[in-house]
Amino acid sequence: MSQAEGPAVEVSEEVLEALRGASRVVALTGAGMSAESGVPTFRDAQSGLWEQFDPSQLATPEAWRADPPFVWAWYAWRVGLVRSVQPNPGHCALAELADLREVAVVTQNIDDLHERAGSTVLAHVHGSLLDFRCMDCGAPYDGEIEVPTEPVERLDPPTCPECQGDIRPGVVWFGEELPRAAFDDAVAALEALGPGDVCLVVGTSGIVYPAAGLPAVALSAGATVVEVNPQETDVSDMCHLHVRDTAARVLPTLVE
Ligand SMILES: CC(C)NC(=O)[C@H](Cc1c[nH]c2ccccc12)NC(=O)[C@H](CCCC/N=C(/NCCC(=O)O)S[C@H]1O[C@H](COP(=O)(O)OP(=O)(O)OC[C@H]2O[C@@H](n3cnc4c(N)ncnc43)[C@H](O)[C@@H]2O)[C@@H](O)[C@H]1O)NC(=O)OCc1ccccc1
Repeated sequence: MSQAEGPAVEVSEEVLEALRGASRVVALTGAGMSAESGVPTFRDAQSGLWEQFDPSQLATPEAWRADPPFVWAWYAWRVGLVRSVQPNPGHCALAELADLREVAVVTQNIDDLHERAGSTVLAHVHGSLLDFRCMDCGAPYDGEIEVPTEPVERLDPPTCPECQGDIRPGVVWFGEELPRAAFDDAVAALEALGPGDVCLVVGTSGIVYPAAGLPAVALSAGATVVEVNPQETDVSDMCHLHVRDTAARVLPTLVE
């Protein structure tokens, strides 16, 4: 695995030892995991999406009902952005780690970069940007979608061939319930961890619930919880060990 750009990556012997001894690893990933691929996070100063866009106007069922073309345009732009980027060395490292240990990836991310890096994702707890369904009858939609290269104000969502309803992105909006099966699978994988196993908490601010409660499940299961994040977060105190550096720089050093 290529050496990361910039200053040497400092990963403590404790963290390396914890990974070496682990038979099972659950990786909980957030927007920071895809940041070095060029997918903006939500809350990072300046570059975060919620710095530029108002989540209540874009990521809620109410926003959709009020103005579907306005919301669809934003998600179609994000589809274009995700299609234009590549997995980073962090995504690739997690895929490689799965050849050495039992690794389950649980992600809040709606992109497909883990899968494109070769990982089998156990749960997309906030849905997927590349899954579409009818807002009215719920029928899955796999037709072509128009993808703007630049953010556009409005774009008509496709029409459902079954009921002529509007097609919506398969993501979980604020105020919407998480996909039950995915969330249950995530909790079950964390509860199955034990002493000697590891939960990696990578690139999440730990602000959005119920996903932000997942590290606590690993903690009470007795696993070693390791945070990989350049910043302190709302879940840092649920983690035993912290690596204050980026996903693409740190995760490759854990593959041994
Ligand atoms: C804002 C927050 C307070 N609000 C919530 O949590 C709400 C309300 C709520 C529920 N329970 C609560 C309890 C307390 C308080 C509030 C609530 N939760 C909900 O609404 C959830 C739904 C939440 C899901 C919303 N959808 C998203 N995304 C999809 C859409 C879209 O993407 O457009 S959430 C969105 O933000 C989430 C969190 O963001 P992060 O991934 O953590 O990213 P962030 O930018 O915040 O942080 C990035 C981090 O990475 C670090 N970083 C940066 N670069 C790097 C790098 N290179 N390497 C490593 N790390 C890096 C940074 O330092 C930073 O720490 C992501 O998951 C992302 O998916 N639904 C629900 O509760 O439904 C109920 C219900 C129950 C039954 C029946 C009906 C209803």
